[in-house]
This record gives sequence, structure tokens and C-alpha cells, in this order.
Amino acid sequence: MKRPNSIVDHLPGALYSAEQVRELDQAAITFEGIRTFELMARAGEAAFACLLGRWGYTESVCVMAGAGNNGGDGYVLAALAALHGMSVSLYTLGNHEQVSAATAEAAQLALDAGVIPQVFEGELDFDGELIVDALFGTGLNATVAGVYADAIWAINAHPADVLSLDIPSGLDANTGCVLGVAVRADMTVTFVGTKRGLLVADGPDLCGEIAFAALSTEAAAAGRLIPDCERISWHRLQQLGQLLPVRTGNSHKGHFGHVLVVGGDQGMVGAVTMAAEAAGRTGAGLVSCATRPEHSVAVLARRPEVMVHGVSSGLELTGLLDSASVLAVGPGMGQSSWSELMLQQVLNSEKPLVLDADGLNLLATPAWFHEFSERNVVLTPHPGEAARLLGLDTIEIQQNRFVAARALAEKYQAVVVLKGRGTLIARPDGRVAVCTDGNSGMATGGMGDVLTGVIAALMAQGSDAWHAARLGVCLHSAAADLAAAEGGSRGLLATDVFPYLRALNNES
Ligand SMILES: NC(=O)C1=CN([C@@H]2O[C@H](COP(=O)(O)OP(=O)(O)OC[C@H]3O[C@@H](n4cnc5c(N)ncnc54)[C@H](OP(=O)(O)O)[C@@H]3O)[C@@H](O)[C@H]2O)[C@H](O)CC1
Ligand SMILES: [K+]
Repeated sequence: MKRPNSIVDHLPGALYSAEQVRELDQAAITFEGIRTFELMARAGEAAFACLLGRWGYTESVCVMAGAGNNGGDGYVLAALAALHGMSVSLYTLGNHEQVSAATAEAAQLALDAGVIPQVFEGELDFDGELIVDALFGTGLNATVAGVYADAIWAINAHPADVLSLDIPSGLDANTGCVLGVAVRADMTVTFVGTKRGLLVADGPDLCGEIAFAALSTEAAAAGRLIPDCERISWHRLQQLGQLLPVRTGNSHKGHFGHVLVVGGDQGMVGAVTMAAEAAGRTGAGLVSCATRPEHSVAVLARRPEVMVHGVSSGLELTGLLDSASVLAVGPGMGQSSWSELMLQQVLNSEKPLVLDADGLNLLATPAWFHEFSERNVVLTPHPGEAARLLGLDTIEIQQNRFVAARALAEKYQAVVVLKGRGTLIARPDGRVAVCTDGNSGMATGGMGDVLTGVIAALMAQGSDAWHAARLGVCLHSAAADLAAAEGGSRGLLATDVFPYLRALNNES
């Protein structure tokens, strides 16, 4: 099935922080016994190869070089472009009298190749077809302002294509947040290790196509030594598909588990209906739903396959919990006394659990705090719910999603899915996975209810919380990508993903 092509297929699976990449850089220099300039030269060469690969021979190129080693990469590329007969303009920003030895050597290379640097003073006087962004890389350490901001605005306003070296300047390498203003690139070539910020928050929109250059096998070897608790990797469905539960001919519905969806307080029956249908479309053998008694007809009207139980007391729910293999709790659950009766029984149970929406909002209140250490549990907060669970505000969550996801997994001793651009899946031991599938059309009511049902169905078919969460997020997002590719992301509705969910569940 044709899937939107991805910017990440060829990237290595590991994602690094800026600090970790600096350690890998140092490992390369130490274990290969080379100078920093050698690594910089390799970076410039790799970047120039990407330029030729994407744009071919380019008549005129403009390099914008900052005063750090990212600028040094830019000088090397400028020299190579000039040596290939291209017309090269080079603007410098910052004090280039006090650059590192490596950058000074790279600057000399550019001079020797006939490139005459000019100080950028606010005007980008260039009418060529390609700008190379070598302003900031992993050394960005403050909000971009002044002449640097002018330069980035000028780059973004210019009609030329943009190649960013290592990371689009202005983008935080660790969080994917924009520090003031950032370059919007058509291509980013990242060195030594893929930075986390490229694949989350604003990163995916600003990077354009992402190319990767390892520069050193010693650096790659050092990356493999990073301990699990600091390990972050990215995934998309194409890699995780083999985790889909296998079906043999000699199967019956009992083999595929029984999901019980609990929720649907007054006026919110749609949420439980979508979660229940999602569980069925993801292959659960049986799907039941415990909701307000007055909602039973509405659920059955949409999905007669679902066994619906109108429950008014915790006692009525207890019997249903015993017969289920996985609980999917929270869709449309509300925070009424009825909701609390339901949640109390759910927390008293030991059954595997996916907890979402108002189930999380109740859990976030001090009286309801609960640790899940001995239980197969997935919490699926969006940033607002995550903020409540951590006692922070949403902006703080979004400013460092990796920190927030890890903190939640640690606090609740559960697998946590932090939804948003570059959904994160964290586990209590510190490991984090980034899902690179997904699109902006998913920011629509009901998508979370569907995800809850998807993850619960995978757990009902035998996946543990970590596998079900990673696979479920990628499955859900890949289905939304297919739905968006067909009809557009604007106006995408949660139930539009169902036919794609079923199809992806049956891809080998
Ligand atoms: N480390 C290596 O061996 C290699 C690195 N490579 C490339 O180098 C960059 C990292 O280089 P670095 O010098 O650490 O920093 P940057 O070039 O990213 O930053 C530029 C300088 O700008 C200053 N800075 C930071 N933030 C701001 C801001 N908001 N406004 C103005 N100026 C800012 C900062 O100076 P400070 O004195 O403020 O620290 C930086 O020095 C890496 O990304 C790679 O591209 C090679 O590729 C391989 C070898
Ligand atoms: K850059």
C-alpha cells in the first residue's frame, strides 16, 4: 500500500542530544587520532555531496556562516563549491576574528579557493538559487536575536532553496522548539548522530528532507555504548510491522483477547464507541463496553458487534472486569461521581490497562495518585493532561517533551505515550521511542479515543505495554497518514482512519 514517503527511512535508529553528539565528536577525534578540522572537513564534504545529490551543479550558492564550528562546516562547503566552479557568496555573522582553530583553517580554505567573505549587515544581496545555512548547529544556547534573527528572516523570505548544516539554525537540537526564529530548510544534513529535535515539535516542519552523515565509525561505536536509560530511538510502522500479532487459520476469538472499554459519561458516548470500534478494527477477539445505561442503544446502533453493559455502580463493573483481558479506560469518562466509581474499580483490578483522557485527569488529582509498577499499563496523555499529571503547565511540557515523558513514566511506573508532533513513548527505565508517522490532521476530537482502542487491542493479542504502545502509536499514525494522503489532513475525522487501520493490520 502506497504510503507517504518518509523523511527518515534512511536515518539510523538512535537519536541523540546535542551533548551526546559532542561526546561522539570527541570520541571520533580521540580514537581516530584526528584534529577537529578533519571532522569538520568531512562534514563540509558530506554536505557538499548532499548539495550535488539534491540540486546538482548549482551556478550560484550563498553560504551564511556563524562564528562557531557550524560556520566552519559552511566555510569547507564554500571552498568545495568554488573549486567546482560555482559562484559562491559568503556572509559571516559574529566575530570571525575569534573562531576556533578548526574554523580558522576552514576559513583559510575558502579564501584560498577565492571566496571573499563579507559581513552580513542586515541585507542579503543574493539572487542565486541556493542558500546554505551554517549559522548555528548544536551550539545554539539562547534565543536568536539581533543580526542573527535578521539573517534568518532574510533566508526564510528569500526565494532560493535552503540547505541547513547539522540542524536548521534557531531550532533547539534537544527539544525541537524554535528559539525565537529558525530557518525553514528544504534539506538538512545532520552529522555524526541524528539530533532528537529534528524529529519532534517544530523539527519535522523545519528540516525538510533529512540526510545523515556519520563522519566516523569511531563515533558510531561510541554511540552504541550509551546506556539504555539514556537511549532514545525513532520508529515508524514500516519497521515495527513485524510486531503485529500473527494469526493462524486454526484460531478462534478467544485467542485475540477481550477488550473492555470503560467510559462514556453523559453526552460522551461517541468516545467509547470509537475506542470500541478501534479495538475491533485492530483485531481484538471480543470488545465490550461499560457505559452509562442510557448509552447502550447508541453504541449498538453504530457497532452491533460490541457487547454493551449499562453500569451504574462499581459493583456492576467488577464482574465485567473479571471477564476482560485488557481494560481501555477514560474515553468520554467525565469526572462525575459515576466516573469515580468506575475508576476506583479499575485501579483495584490487576488487569492490563490503557488509561486515557478523563481517567488521567482524575488520576492527576492528589487523592487519586496511583503507581502501576507491577501492572502492564499504558497512559496516553496529550500535553494538557501531561501537565496536570506532573503539576506543570502545558508550555513547560512542550518545551521539553523528552523530559516530560520520562518524568511521567518514572512517576507512575507505567509506559507513557505523550501525544503531539513526534509522539513519544517512554518507559520507566528511561528508554524513549519517537514515532515519526503522523500529520497535523490528527489534532481532532476522537483521535485519542481511537488510539486507546488500538493499543488495548494489541495488548489483548499478547503484546506487552511497551510493544503495544510503540506499535499502536505507529499503526494509528500511519493509518491517519494514509487517510490524509487520500483526502487531505484538514477535515480528517477520527473515524476516517478505520478502513486504513484494518488494512495496515493485515499488511505482512
Ligand atoms: N564538535 C565537533 O567536533 C564538530 C562540530 N561540527 C559542527 O559544529 C557545530 C557545533 O559547533 P559549536 O561551535 O559548538 O557551536 P555552533 O557553531 O552551533 O554555534 C555557533 C556559535 O554561536 C554562539 N551562539 C549560540 N547561540 C547563540 C545565539 N542565540 N545568538 C548568538 N550567538 C549564539 C555560540 O557562542 P557562545 O560564545 O555564545 O557559546 C557558538 O559558538 C555542530 O553543529 C556541527 O555543525 C562539525 O560538523 C563536526 C565536528
Ligand atoms: K545550521
